[in-house]
Amino acid sequence: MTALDPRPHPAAALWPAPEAPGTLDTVVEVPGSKSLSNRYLVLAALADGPSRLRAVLSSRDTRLMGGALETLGVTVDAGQDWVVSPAALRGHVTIDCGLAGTVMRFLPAVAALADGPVHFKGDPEALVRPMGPIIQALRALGVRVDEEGEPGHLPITVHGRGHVRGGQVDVDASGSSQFVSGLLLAGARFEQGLTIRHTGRTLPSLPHIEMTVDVLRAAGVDVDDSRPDIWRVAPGAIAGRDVRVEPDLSNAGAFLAAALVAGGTVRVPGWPTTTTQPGGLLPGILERMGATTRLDGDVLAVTGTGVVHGVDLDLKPAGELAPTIAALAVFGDGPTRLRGIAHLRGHETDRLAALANEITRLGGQAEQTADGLVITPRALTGGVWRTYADHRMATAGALVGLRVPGVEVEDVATTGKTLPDFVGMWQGMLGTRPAGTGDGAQAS
Ligand SMILES: O=C(O)C1=C[C@@H](OP(=O)(O)O)[C@@H](O)[C@H](O)C1
Ligand SMILES: C=C(OP(=O)(O)O)C(=O)O
Repeated sequence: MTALDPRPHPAAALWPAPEAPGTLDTVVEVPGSKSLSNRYLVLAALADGPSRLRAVLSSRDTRLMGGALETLGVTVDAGQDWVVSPAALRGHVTIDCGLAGTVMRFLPAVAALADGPVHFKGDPEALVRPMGPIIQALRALGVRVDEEGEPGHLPITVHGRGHVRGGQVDVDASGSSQFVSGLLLAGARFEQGLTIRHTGRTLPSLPHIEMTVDVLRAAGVDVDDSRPDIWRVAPGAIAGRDVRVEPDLSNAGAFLAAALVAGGTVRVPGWPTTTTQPGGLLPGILERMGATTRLDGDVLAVTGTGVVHGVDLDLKPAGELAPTIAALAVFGDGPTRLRGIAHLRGHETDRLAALANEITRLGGQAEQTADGLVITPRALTGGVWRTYADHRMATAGALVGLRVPGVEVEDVATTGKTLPDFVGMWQGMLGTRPAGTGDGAQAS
């Protein structure tokens, strides 16, 4: 595959977030799901034959995953479709995780199957994201893992020995569901399979674990998830597949939310009738916040009037929607309380602090709680919206800028983590895409 996208430039480039020119009436095509793309890629690499992945998201996170798998010896031909040919996994290599949670949490268990040490590094912001539970779980399974920085964080080296015995392991996944998903994805290739028991008090992002179970079963793996907080993957082959990736519903969120901020209708085609993506919860959430929604065939239409209702929401199953919902909440007709998302402190940045900071800096009111945020609407003024290398902070800033004149989003290129053409898509939605910039328009 081609070289990895460079890391978004952290320079002080400011993108003047466009104000909504009027009510919206538009269709937005959203590229493939990050979470599904990276799960399919991992399973394709561990499969017993080649896979063809259609409509894969091409973004920094998925190219990091594809690049990492190639480093391990797998062939990833990233064209219109991504064709993946598995191979024996090789060690004595380094994997760059960037800031991708799916790469840093999904690949250590895969690396344990390689024939030598696999070093994992990442962006500076990645070095504070929690890794302890996956390191401890691998050690409990007999895999040597060296921690080379702060304990419980990248960089690490996983000493692959070509095989893992498997069996049973406890993991505290209260900090991230990705600890469970990362062990499950490789578990079928362990000699005894794997039984994972979550020991923490709370478990975020359960739909993402259900997504992992779902893609494993679709690849022929026997998974038992009949007991709460326990998952059993039987040992066995993973089938190479020909699959189409659903659009990324969480990425669709900012565009759909724009209908509530600006008024009018935003339509997203390709909306699945059933899905394990947490973005599947968006229609219900947006309705509570004042939208009407309608699924016409596979086109989700969200219509807003410009009135946004404050809500009390437990976002534990869908924490990655929080920045979008928080940006909407600043325009509410009453306070919004977001609960169940303490683990967002370990996302791309401490998202609770970042959201509270930026809303407050524009004159709004937002306070952190033990497990979330309370946002009390106030009149906002323009200014710089900082993004902390976080793609969803950038899209949240764009939403705020739809109604607040003079919002400038710092480092909007950080959206390349999951949505490289965010600026072009946003301008397209508003009907303000400059002539000649077509698809692929990027902020400078
Ligand atoms: O497995 C996945 O693809 C993801 C799981 C979630 O992680 P957390 O459980 O850490 O929130 C989610 O927020 C992230 O964007 C993607
Ligand atoms: C938390 C997120 O990403 P990651 O996969 O890096 O954890 C996200 O995209 O909101």
